[in-house]
Amino acid sequence: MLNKEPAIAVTGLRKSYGPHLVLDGIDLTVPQGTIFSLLGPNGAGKTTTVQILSTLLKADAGQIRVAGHDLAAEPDAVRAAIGVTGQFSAVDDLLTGEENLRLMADLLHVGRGRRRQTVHALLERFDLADVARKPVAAYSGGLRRRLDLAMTMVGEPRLIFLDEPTAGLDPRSRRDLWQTVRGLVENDGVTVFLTTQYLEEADQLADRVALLSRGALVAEGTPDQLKRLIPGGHISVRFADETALTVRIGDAGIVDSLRSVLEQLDAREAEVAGLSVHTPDLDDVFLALTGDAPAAPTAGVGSPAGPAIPAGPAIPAGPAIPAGPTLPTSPTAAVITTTTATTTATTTKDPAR
Ligand SMILES: Nc1ncnc2c1ncn2[C@@H]1O[C@H](COP(=O)(O)OP(=O)(O)OP(=O)(O)O)[C@@H](O)[C@H]1O
Repeated sequence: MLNKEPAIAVTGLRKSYGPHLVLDGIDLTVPQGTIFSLLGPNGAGKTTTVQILSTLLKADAGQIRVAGHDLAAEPDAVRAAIGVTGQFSAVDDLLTGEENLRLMADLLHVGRGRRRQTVHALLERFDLADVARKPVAAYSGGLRRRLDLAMTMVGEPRLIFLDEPTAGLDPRSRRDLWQTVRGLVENDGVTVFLTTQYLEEADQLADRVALLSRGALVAEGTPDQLKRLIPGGHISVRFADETALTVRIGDAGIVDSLRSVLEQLDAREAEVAGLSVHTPDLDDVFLALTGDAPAAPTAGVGSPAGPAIPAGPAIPAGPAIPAGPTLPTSPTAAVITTTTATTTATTTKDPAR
C-alpha cells in the first residue's frame, strides 16, 4: 500500500437485498493507522458494509479501494491484507486457545519454525498465556474475544474489521478489549474499522465516527466535531430538600448559563446539595441527527441507570416553569424539569477515559 493512500476509500457504495435498499450511496475515507467507527442502530447496514469491504459480499455499485487495492479487481490482494473479527467468534470451543492459534497459523501457511514463535508471542501479547492450555469452552466472553483478535493477528493484517466486537461483554471486559484495540493501533500501526451500536465505544476508541441511518451516512467527523454539531446540554441542580431541577444550557454557552444559574441560586439563598453539568455526548448527536434510539449500553457502561433526561433537540424548547423550586428563566438558561433528587439521572463522562 502506498504510504499516503487511505486504508479505505469508498465512493457511491450501494447495496440492496432484493427490493430492500440497505446502503444508498455511501462515501467514506479511513486514513492508515486510525480507528474509524461506523455507528448505527440494529439493521442500519453496518455488517453489510463490513462484509462488502472485506470481500465477503458484492456491492451493487461504488468505487472501493481497500488496503491499496481495487476491491472488485483485486479481491485476493485485499483479502491478504485484512483481518476480520465478527460478532460471532470464529474460535473452536473444543480446542484450547493455543491449539486454535496453531490451527490458524497452519491455515495461513505459517512455516513450522515460525509458528511456534508466533503462537507464543500472541498468547503473551493478548494476555492469554495463563489459559493457553484450557479448552475455549471454559473461556469467558472477554477471553474468547481476545483469542479471536489474537487469531486475526496471526496473518499480520494491516487493516482489521471489528464488527461489534464487544457486543454482549460485561463493562470490565469491554474496557479491556478497548485497551487491546488501542494497543494494536498504537504499537502495530494497524488500521481499525469498527462497527458498534455503543456510542460510548465509538467515543472512547474512534478517531473518526460516521453515523449510519436508513442507508445513508448522516454525519461524519471526530467525536468532538460531532458533539459540536448540536448545541446545548444541561445543568442539574440538587437541593437539600431532595428536589432537583434541570436547566437547559442556552445559546450563550455553558459558562454564561452556569453563571446565571449560580447567581439566581445565590440570590434565593437556595440550599444546594449538588450541581452537575452535562455536555452533549454522541447519544445526543445520534438522537438529533437520526431520530433513532441507539442501543442502550449494558449496566455500568455509559449513563447510569434511571429515567433519562431528554437530551439535545428532544428537550422541549422554551422557558417551561415547573412547579416546585423555581428559578426565573433567563436568556441563557431555561428550567426544563424538576424532579425529586432521588430519581434524577445525570449523565457523566467515563472517568476511566
Ligand atoms: N442476506 C440478507 N438478505 C436480506 N436482507 C438482509 C440480509 N442481510 C441483512 N439484511 C437486511 O439488511 C439490513 C441491514 O442489515 P445489517 O446486518 O447490515 O445491519 P447492522 O447495522 O449490521 O445491524 P445489527 O446491528 O443488527 O448487526 C437489515 O434490515 C437486514 O434485515
